[in-house]
Amino acid sequence: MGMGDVDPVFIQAPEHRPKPSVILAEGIPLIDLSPINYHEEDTVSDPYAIKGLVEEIGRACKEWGFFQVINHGVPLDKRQRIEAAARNFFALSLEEKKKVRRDEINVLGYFEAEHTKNVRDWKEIYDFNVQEPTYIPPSVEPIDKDVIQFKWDNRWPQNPPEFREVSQEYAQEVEKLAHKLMELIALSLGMPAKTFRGFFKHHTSNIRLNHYPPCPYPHLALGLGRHKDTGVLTVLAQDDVGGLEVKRKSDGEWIRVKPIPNSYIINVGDMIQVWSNDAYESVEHRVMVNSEKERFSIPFFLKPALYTNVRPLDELVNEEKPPIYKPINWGEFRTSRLRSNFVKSNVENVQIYHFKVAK
Ligand SMILES: O=C(O)CCC(=O)C(=O)O
Ligand SMILES: [Fe+2]
Repeated sequence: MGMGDVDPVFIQAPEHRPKPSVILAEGIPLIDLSPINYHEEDTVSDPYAIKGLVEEIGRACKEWGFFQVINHGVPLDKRQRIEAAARNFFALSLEEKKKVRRDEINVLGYFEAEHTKNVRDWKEIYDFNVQEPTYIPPSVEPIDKDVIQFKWDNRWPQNPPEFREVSQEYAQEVEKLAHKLMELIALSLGMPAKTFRGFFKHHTSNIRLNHYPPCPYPHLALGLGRHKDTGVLTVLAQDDVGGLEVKRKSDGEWIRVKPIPNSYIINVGDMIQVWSNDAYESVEHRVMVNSEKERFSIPFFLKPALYTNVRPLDELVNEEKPPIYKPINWGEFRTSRLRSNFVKSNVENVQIYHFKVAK
């Protein structure tokens, strides 16, 4: 196949192709986290400022499911180091990268053939888990024997040599930010700040390095097809190229997320939707590619322990608002989603609405 020839595996159905005109207008909310990232010498932060912040977060989660944060407390040099390592790793030969390629048993490492909703994405990725070793088993009960028992061992590449260290150092910092955000989210739902903390003792959070090379037919393919994040919360670093689009809840339009230097894009995942009994919804998003510039992004996906049964929180349900979802075992949910990521298949992968309580 010659350069520029259209490979049908990447082609989106017409209704899912990117539109030539991009709506930049009113973007996702921009939130300043200074009130919680006060300096060490201040003994208490201003409770009034926190109250305003909590309200802002609640509104953003409800209206958009997405927001950007600045003054977030993640040191810029740590971010720059992992960004450089990602760039150097993806610049290696395919042969070299395939030495750490994921397979159907160990799902971590490099992968260049990811499908989203059965269409191939124009990207290559590298995944690692933040907690090592990752706590297994997924359930205290014996689970479905057909379910493949995945291994969760990080596959660190030899090159670039600093890759492992910078990745792990960065992970520590974004993880802290993710927990601070979960406290603000808990407060915004009217619950104690530490409400969610217990679900993450043996967490299965991971970081993904995304590389979207230039694409000769950006009007037909997507870097990443429309999807919702399955985990709890995503903390995403994007570079200055742009391409992420969020489906606006008010009218279903795709809205481009403007790159802001040293900011993070935060979005609610499926598990917050379940815990909050649909108060906060996990929103669809996708990535456009372009024919000139490559793009890099680094999401951190906060995920609970595999044995967690996620169900609407007691504080958020009552007689008028009964639980919308049956309990979802995170280990089983995750496992069945992972399996579907490998292959083009004709069945839809598991979604949280499959767990809805019949009306
Ligand atoms: O590259 C991006 O901006 C978004 C990536 C994303 O949505 C994902 O990896 O789930
Ligand atoms: Fe995503």
